Amino acid sequence: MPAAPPAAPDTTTDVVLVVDFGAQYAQLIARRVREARVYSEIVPSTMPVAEMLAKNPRAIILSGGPSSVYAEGAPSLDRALFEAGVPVFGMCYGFQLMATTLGGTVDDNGAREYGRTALAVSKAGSTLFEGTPTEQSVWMSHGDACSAAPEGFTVTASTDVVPVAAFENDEKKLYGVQYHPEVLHSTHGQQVLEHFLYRGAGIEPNWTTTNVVEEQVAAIRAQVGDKRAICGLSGGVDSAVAAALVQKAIGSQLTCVYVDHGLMRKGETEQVEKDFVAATGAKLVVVDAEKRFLDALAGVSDPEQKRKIIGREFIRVFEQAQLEILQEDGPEVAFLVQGTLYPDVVESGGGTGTANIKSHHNVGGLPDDIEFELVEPLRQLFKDEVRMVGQELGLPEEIVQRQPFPGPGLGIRIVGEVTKERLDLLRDADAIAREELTRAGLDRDIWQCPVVLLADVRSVGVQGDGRTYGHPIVLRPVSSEDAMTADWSRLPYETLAKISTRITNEVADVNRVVLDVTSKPPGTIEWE
Ligand SMILES: Nc1ncnc2c1ncn2[C@@H]1O[C@H](COP(=O)(O)OP(=O)(O)OP(=O)(O)O)[C@@H](O)[C@H]1O
Ligand SMILES: O=c1[nH]c(=O)c2[nH+]cn([C@@H]3O[C@H](COP(=O)(O)O)[C@@H](O)[C@H]3O)c2[nH]1
Ligand SMILES: NC(=O)CC[C@H](N)C(=O)O
Ligand SMILES: [Mg+2]
Repeated sequence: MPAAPPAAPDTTTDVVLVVDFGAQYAQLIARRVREARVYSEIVPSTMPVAEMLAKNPRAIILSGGPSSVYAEGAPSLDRALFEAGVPVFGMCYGFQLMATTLGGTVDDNGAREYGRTALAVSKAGSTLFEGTPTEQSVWMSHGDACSAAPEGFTVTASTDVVPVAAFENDEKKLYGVQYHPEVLHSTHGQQVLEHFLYRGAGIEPNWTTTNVVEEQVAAIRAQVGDKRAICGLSGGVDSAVAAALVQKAIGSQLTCVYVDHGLMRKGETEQVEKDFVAATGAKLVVVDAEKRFLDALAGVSDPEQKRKIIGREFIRVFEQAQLEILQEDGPEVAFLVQGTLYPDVVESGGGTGTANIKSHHNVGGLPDDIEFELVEPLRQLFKDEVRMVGQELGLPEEIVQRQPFPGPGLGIRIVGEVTKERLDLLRDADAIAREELTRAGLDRDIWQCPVVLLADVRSVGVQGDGRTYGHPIVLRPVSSEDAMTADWSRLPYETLAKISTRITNEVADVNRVVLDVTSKPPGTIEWE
């Protein structure tokens, strides 16, 4: 039977729910709440209110969204949510929905605002705005506006075009703002959010990564019991942290499995064996699966097809490893631990109404017939939060600060068919780029630097007075906070020049090196 999609075990008491109405920023809201040291999780707006309340949330935040509250079929909420005594904070669409549900007025009255807007606070000492300036810069993105607050609410801020830009009802503990306090451009946004959490909802800010460790260890013990688990270990941060958490929870019931699928970079396998085992003492099985992956990928150029094949083959290799482990005495191996993070889930279309951008091998790329039950203790977190958990667990800096490398590896960095020959060529070019970036001391400045081979593109060059007709290599250095958005890194020209010269000199068949200067969006970090 296929395993049900895993829900993160709910062991927290002080959870704040972020109800997602298809917002651009739902994950950012959840993250800002955690930055305020309060645990938060995102739930879809289609979840019945009774189910939301059954999670015993200490507070609920309603996100923005693309719909108009008065449009037919627009997402709505049962009024019971506002009558349950749970503090609620609405932002943009969530604010408009609170207004209309409770008897206020929202319409398309031409009061559009997009981007930076001056907010005038009319009630300086209010729950939300205490200690913030009466004139502050906020980020708006709306076409509809609230012209009358519901009864019992005090209007606490306005703008030049919107008379009701914030309202508060301390008695019912209901609050709302038309703008987006969660984005950095709203200068006092974090303070306003914290005021809601601490003053409005009375929550103590005591959630830390120590809580994550304790809660996840308890949840993993409860989930796995006395059975055994394997963990896909890649040498990356996420799986190292996931493995360390599970190791802490169930000790020798865990075996780590590193899959050498032939799509890794130079020296990677040796490094995993050395670093990870040395740091944690975990049991590690290394599987050489190069032939299996390359055979399965032969003739395939379509990125999504590659991702699905790679996701499937990973699981087949884990199943084989399971059979081997079963030859030793002991209980069933029923669980597969993966270092899946929140962005992997969102990009695979696993958020609420979010589009499938690309199927991450460990989420959207999983085959339907997977029999393992998944253990994914990091599924709600962002990378920098995972790094903090890793530090908390005492993992060494070399692991915690490593740049990300995607599970499908160089397979999604060859635009065109993946062959052994092309992989070897790309491995050489990648090793040169990494060596020069490290030498220039740039590793901590960039998030990661994919090196991409345009295998189906050729261009004319001249080398040693002769004509060449070779392939271009693309350098894609980016800076990012959480991989959801990214900018291209402004690397020093000398470093770029050195990388370019060395790649064209040392890697046969490459006669051109180009730099990708696209942010995300519109590009993604990887090319496929
Ligand atoms: N070569 C591999 N062998 C075994 N498992 C792997 C391999 N590559 C990826 N995985 C599994 O897939 C998960 C997702 O991969 P991903 O690259 O996002 O995470 P990571 O490698 O752990 O960290 P990072 O994002 O820093 O590279 C990993 O956490 C791991 O469980
Ligand atoms: O384990 C992974 N499996 C995948 O299928 C995958 N696809 C992209 N990535 C990594 O995710 C981050 C965002 O990448 P994109 O901007 O290309 O979507 C970047 O850090 C990418 O390297 C993956 N990691
Ligand atoms: N960002 C939002 O939540 C926008 C809400 C609504 N769609 C509007 O345009 O007013
Ligand atoms: Mg990785």
